Parts: sequence; structure tokens; C-alpha cells
Amino acid sequence: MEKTTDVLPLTMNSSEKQETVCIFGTGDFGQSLGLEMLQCGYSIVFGSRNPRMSSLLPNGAEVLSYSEAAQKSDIIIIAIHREHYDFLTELTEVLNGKILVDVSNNLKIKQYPESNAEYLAQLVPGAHVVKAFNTISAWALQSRALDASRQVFVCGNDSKAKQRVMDIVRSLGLTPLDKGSLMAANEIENYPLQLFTMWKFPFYLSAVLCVFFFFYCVIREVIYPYVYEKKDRTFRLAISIPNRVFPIAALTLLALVYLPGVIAAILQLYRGTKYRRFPDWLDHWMLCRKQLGLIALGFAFLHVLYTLVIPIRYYVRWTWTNRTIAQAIAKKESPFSTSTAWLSDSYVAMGMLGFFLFVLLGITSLPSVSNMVNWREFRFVQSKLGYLTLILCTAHTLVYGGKRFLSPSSLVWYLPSAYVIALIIPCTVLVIKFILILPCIDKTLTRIREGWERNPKFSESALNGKTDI
Ligand SMILES: Cc1cc2nc3c(=O)[nH]c(=O)nc-3n(C[C@H](O)[C@H](O)[C@H](O)COP(=O)(O)OP(=O)(O)OC[C@H]3O[C@@H](n4cnc5c(N)ncnc54)[C@H](O)[C@@H]3O)c2cc1C
Ligand SMILES: NC(=O)C1=CN([C@@H]2O[C@H](COP(=O)(O)OP(=O)(O)OC[C@H]3O[C@@H](n4cnc5c(N)ncnc54)[C@H](OP(=O)(O)O)[C@@H]3O)[C@@H](O)[C@H]2O)C=CC1
Ligand code: HEM
Ligand SMILES: [Fe+3]
Repeated sequence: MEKTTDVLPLTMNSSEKQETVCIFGTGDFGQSLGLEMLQCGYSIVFGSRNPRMSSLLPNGAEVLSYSEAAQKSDIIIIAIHREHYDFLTELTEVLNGKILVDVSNNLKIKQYPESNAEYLAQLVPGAHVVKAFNTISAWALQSRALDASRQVFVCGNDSKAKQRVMDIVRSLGLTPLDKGSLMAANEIENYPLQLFTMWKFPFYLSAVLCVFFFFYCVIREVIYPYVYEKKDRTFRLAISIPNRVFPIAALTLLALVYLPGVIAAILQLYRGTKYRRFPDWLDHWMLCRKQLGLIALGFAFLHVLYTLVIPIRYYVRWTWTNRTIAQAIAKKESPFSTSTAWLSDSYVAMGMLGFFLFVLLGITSLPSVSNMVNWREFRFVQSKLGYLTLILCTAHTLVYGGKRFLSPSSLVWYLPSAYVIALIIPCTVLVIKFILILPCIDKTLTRIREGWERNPKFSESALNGKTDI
């Protein structure tokens, strides 16, 4: 193909010799990367099965057969799917000593026993294989999407080869992240295949919670009045019931953020050591606390929005007016109750303060903010203020329940109000946490976390061959 000069390199320095890079494969990714590299001043040679057919290629690039192209450069980017790698074995001689950049992804996690990059290294043992670029999509390269991730994970066994690939990454305006030897390729190849892994469990859990509490409230507030009083209360499905389900989900999820911490503490106390791994379910739970917390914050937001509209609701205005008229007709006055005023104001005040701290927790979890605070400050906000948030939100709900809390009149078909059930987990977490911070228990826990063990495996006497008492 004739070399044209339509694409002018943006960063070409006339005193520098253009570096030639070879790209194998003229598909979507090869083309996008080639165009980008041409614009950044590289000389690009494509390797293709049909050099003549490749008409869509960026102007300025040369297209040759695979073996001819390979001779033009000592860096070759393999923009081919793994399934078609076998032909590379025929080129082992020309590829000897060259840097091969594996950009490939698979369709599924664990599709093959070894990573694609390691497989490539086995096929062409004389080459230096470097894994890179697989987390950048052809689309992001083409559209120069600023919002897409600009991080490129790089790994490889030859540090010089890796360095040269990282230089290319940098010159494209992307950020290379050295992940070490080629053994890391497996992990790097899994990144683009993960679909919100840390969000899955919190997401399903909140869906289950919402569905459960929704039907629970429907039974109590729509079906029951219909069966016993023949009243149509279906309008409650729009605001009243969501404004129970959302705050209840928020409170329960918030408590579930702090529950694994107390379970972990109990396990450590029971085992008398911190040097034993937590069970997998607990580990995973601990790792997705941030996501649980953020979903909880979302529900709390909804609760606040739904609460704001209470005064403009027709049903609420109708009830107020009717009550006033009924009192006027009966010539009855309801005396002002200071205790009710106190209860009502304090539960709303605690809700507002709780919500404020909730938002603060959410803000500190933004990477730009958490990068600005040190580890102790972050723990202070997340752990101490987090517990304060839980206390305030639990108290908000307890005081809201007030005197009706467990009164038999609020039972419907023996079912207590939904918020009574919602209080079980938060209260349990707070009670256990309170026990854990009692000085005698806290002292032991702190010692365990500093490395002390109740039954040390490697005590001096055991090391000396004596039995440990
Ligand atoms: C809106 C919102 C946003 C959130 N954002 C984030 C976030 O960005 N990042 C995040 O991580 N969490 C986030 N969370 C979750 C939560 O706030 C944190 O995980 C918080 O640190 C949990 O506090 P904790 O006291 O329960 O746990 P921790 O202080 O982590 O302690 C839990 C357990 O770990 C063990 N442990 C603690 N220290 C040690 C030690 N030195 N050695 C051995 N074991 C130890 C103990 O068993 C302890 O009980 C968020 C929550 C919410 C509500
Ligand atoms: N598309 C994307 O956004 C991304 C892709 N990748 C990776 O880049 C690599 C290429 O992807 P992409 O460009 O999308 O794929 P395409 O299917 O669009 O292109 C693959 C190219 O491989 C070449 N090839 C060589 N041998 C064969 C063969 N036997 N059968 C078919 N094609 C062959 C072909 O080029 P020719 O006809 O010139 O020989 C073909 O154009 C893959 O490993 C992919 O995982 C990584 C990140 C993102
Ligand atoms: C600005 C902040 C807040 C305000 C103004 C507020 C206000 C209210 C009001 C008015 C109610 C009664 C609703 C009704 O009568 O149906 C209520 C109930 C409730 N709130 Fe809040 N709240 C706030 C924040 C929170 C937060 C952050 C949580 C928990 C995470 C929470 C949890 C609850 C719960 C569980 C209920 C009981 C739901 C029910 O069963 O009716 N609230 N809140
Ligand atoms: Fe593709």
C-alpha cells in the first residue's frame, strides 16, 4: 500500500527519528490504536493476512504481510483474538528477541487454563511478552473519550521491554500502571470481564429487602383495610408505602455495613488471634461495605425526598382539614402536648442530623476526597462517625415509633409495624458494639489486633522443642 501523509503527527519532533511500531491485525482495535499512535508521531506498519484488502486503515500506515511487517520493528502489538494465535508459531524465527504486546481479552473469566499473554509466551518462547492495553476499548481510543478510564495495566517478565511499552502508553496520553511479572496477566485480563462484582451482593440484597418490606406493608396497609373495612387504600402504593420501604432499606443496609465488623471482632476474640483468615463470606461482606453504604445512602435520599412532599399530599391535607372540622363541630379542643411536641421534633431532628452524617460518609468515600485525608482521618469518619450515623438513624426510628412501638393496637394480623422489624438488626449491632467497647473486652481485642495471641503457635518453648503449657 502506498504511504500517504494525510495524518500529521501531533507530537512529532523533527530532530527525533520516528519510532516504528508494528501492529498485527487490522481489525477494530488494531486500526484504532494505529491511528492514535500515528497521530502521536509513531511510524506504523500493519501486519495482515491480506495486505491489499485492508482499505479502511488510517492513511500514513504501511500494510505488509505478517512476516514482512515483523521485520520492520522490534515492538509488535498483537491485535488479534487469542483463538487465531497459532500462526505465530510459524514466525518464531523473526519474532525472536522482539517485544510482543498482548492486548487480548476473553469472553469469560477462566475461559482458558492460562492467561492469553502466558499462552503467547509459550507459543513464541524467544520473544519478550508484555501485557497491556486490554482495558482500553477501541471505542475509547477512537472517541478519545475523556471520561473513560485512562489507566493501562502493564505486566511482563522483561523490565526493559515493559519500560518501552510503558513509554508508548505515556506518549498516547494514557497512564501506565506496572502490575509486575507476566503472572499478573490473569488478573489484568479479568478486569474488563468483571461486571460490577462488588455491587452484585449489595444490589441483590437491597432488592430482596425492598420486595419483602413492600409486600409486608401492602398486606398491612392495603389488603387488611380492604378485607376488614372494604376500604380502597391502593393510593398508598405511590408514596406512603415507598416512604416506609426506602427508609427501612436504608436503615437495614446501614446496619449491615457495621455488622461484619462486630462479627469479625467476635471471631477474633473467640479465636484469640488475628492471624487466622476470616471465612470467605465474611471477607467478601467486609469488602463490599462501601457499596452497601452507598446504596443505603441512595435510599435515605429517597426517604428525604418523599418526606418533603408530605404536606402537599391531598390525603394528608384532607385528613388535617377533616380533623379540624370534626373538632369544630364537636366543639372540642385538643390541648397542646409538650411531650408530643418534644417527641415529634426530636425524631425529625435526629433524622436530619443522621442524614447529614450519612452524606458526609458518602462524600469522604469519593476518591478525590479520600485521597486528601490520611488513613486515621478516613477511619475516624467511616468508623466513628459511621456508628454515630447508625445511632442517630436508629434513634430517629425508635422515637418515631414512640408509644405505639409494641402496642397491641398497631398489630395487624399479628404483624407488627414494618419499622419494628427494621429495628432488629440495627439494635443488635449497636448492643454488641456497646459490649465490645467495654474496657475489659476492648483491651483484649486491641491486644489481639496488635498481634498478641492466646495460644501462640510459635511460642519460644514450642520452638525449643518443649511442649507449650
Ligand atoms: C455512605 C457510606 C460510604 C462508605 N464509603 C466507604 C469507603 O469509601 N470505603 C470503605 O472502606 N468503607 C466505606 N463505607 C463502609 C464503612 O463506613 C467502613 O467500612 C467502616 O470503616 C466500617 O467501620 P467498622 O468500625 O465497622 O469496621 P473496621 O474499623 O474496618 O473494623 C472491622 C473489623 O475489622 C477488624 N480489624 C480492624 N482493624 C484491625 C487491625 N488493625 N488488625 C486486624 N483486624 C482489624 C476487626 O475485627 C474489626 O472489628 C461506607 C459506608 C457508608 C454508609
Ligand atoms: N475491540 C476492542 O475494543 C478491544 C479489543 N481488544 C483485543 O484486541 C484484539 C483484536 O480485537 P478486534 O480488533 O476487536 O478484533 P477484530 O476481529 O476486529 O480483528 C482481529 C484481526 O485479527 C486478524 N487475524 C489474524 N488471524 C486471523 C484469523 N485466523 N481469523 C480472523 N482474524 C485474524 C485480522 O486481521 P487481518 O485480516 O488484517 O489479518 C482481524 O482483523 C483481541 O484480542 C481483543 O481481545 C482489546 C481491547 C479492546
Ligand atoms: C432529613 C432527614 C430526615 C427526615 C426529615 C426524616 C423524617 C421522617 C418522617 C417525617 C418520618 C415519618 C414518615 C411517616 O409518617 O410516614 C420518618 C420515618 C422514618 N425514617 Fe426518617 N427522616 C430523615 C432521615 C432518615 C434517615 C437518614 C433514616 C435511616 C437511614 C431514616 C429512617 C426512617 C425510618 C426507618 C422511618 C420509619 C418508616 C415507617 O415505617 O414509616 N430517616 N422519617
Ligand atoms: Fe472485536
